[in-house]
Amino acid sequence: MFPESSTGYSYEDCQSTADWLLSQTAVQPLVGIVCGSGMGGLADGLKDPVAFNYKDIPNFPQSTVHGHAGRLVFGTLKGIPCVCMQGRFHLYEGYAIQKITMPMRIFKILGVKTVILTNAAGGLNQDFKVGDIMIIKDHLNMPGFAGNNPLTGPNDERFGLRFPCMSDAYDRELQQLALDVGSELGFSDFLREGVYCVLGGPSFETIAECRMLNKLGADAVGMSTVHEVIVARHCGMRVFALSLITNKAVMDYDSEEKANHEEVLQTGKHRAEQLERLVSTIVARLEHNNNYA
Ligand SMILES: O=P(O)(O)O[C@@H]1C[C@H](O)[C@@H](CO)O1
Ligand code: HPA
Repeated sequence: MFPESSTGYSYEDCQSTADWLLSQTAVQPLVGIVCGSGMGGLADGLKDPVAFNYKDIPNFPQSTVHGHAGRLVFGTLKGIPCVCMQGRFHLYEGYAIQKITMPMRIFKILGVKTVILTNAAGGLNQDFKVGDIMIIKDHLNMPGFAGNNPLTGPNDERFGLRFPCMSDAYDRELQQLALDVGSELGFSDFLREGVYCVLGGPSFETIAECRMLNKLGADAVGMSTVHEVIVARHCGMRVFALSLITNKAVMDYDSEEKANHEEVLQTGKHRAEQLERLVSTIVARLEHNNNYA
């Protein structure tokens, strides 16, 4: 059941995209950041930015979702060279799973060591509130259960092993660093840890689905990140990921609440400043410990 070659990119395709980018900017990024829905402001914090519209980058897919600008921004965050995706790709946009994850391989070839991913997610854990930031400690890959995994197809050993381990997908030292930084910044009241579950979207979940996912151990549900994490880990980058709980998943038939994308973007705006401080302080600490970057 291997995909046709048109669904993915070869090592040489990724190399030529990375070479093109490196020929246009002097920044050699050590950290790659992916902005979730409504969190594109993370990229605005980069100093001396050099930005490329996705449409101008050879081989790059295009962003089609409101709240995902579709720009790749290079620059420095607290002195650390970074590259930031202001907009990511989702399965529901109709791209093959190998395409939506291709930027992780570009990051790797560019020299990125640590990837920081953010997303908007619905809170399943009843203790979570809208506006909480959840440090992802593990995931449930629902499309993966159905055979839709970004590593499906021939394996190129130049990227990584045929059967990569995922029990250490989310770097534990970076999770601890985030907790420490969050506490120093006074964010402990809204900083949580939990398991993120990815679904294909674009429809939001039914009540029965939310109840089921919560029983299975998921604390938050969304439509991204996990595929990128798998590809980033496959090629040996360290991964740290955060969910912003933008809405409470509806778990009760008496509830009047309805999940909607506008609420997701609104919550992103409310927490934007704290999210940016958390991420930039984590990045700054990577500098002080070469194990992190
Ligand atoms: O890119 P993320 O995962 O932050 O986007 C979430 C999932 C859907 O794309 C959208 C739903 O509002 O936000
Ligand atoms: N479900 C799925 N994806 C989401 C949600 C949600 O409730 N909120 C933000 N992204």
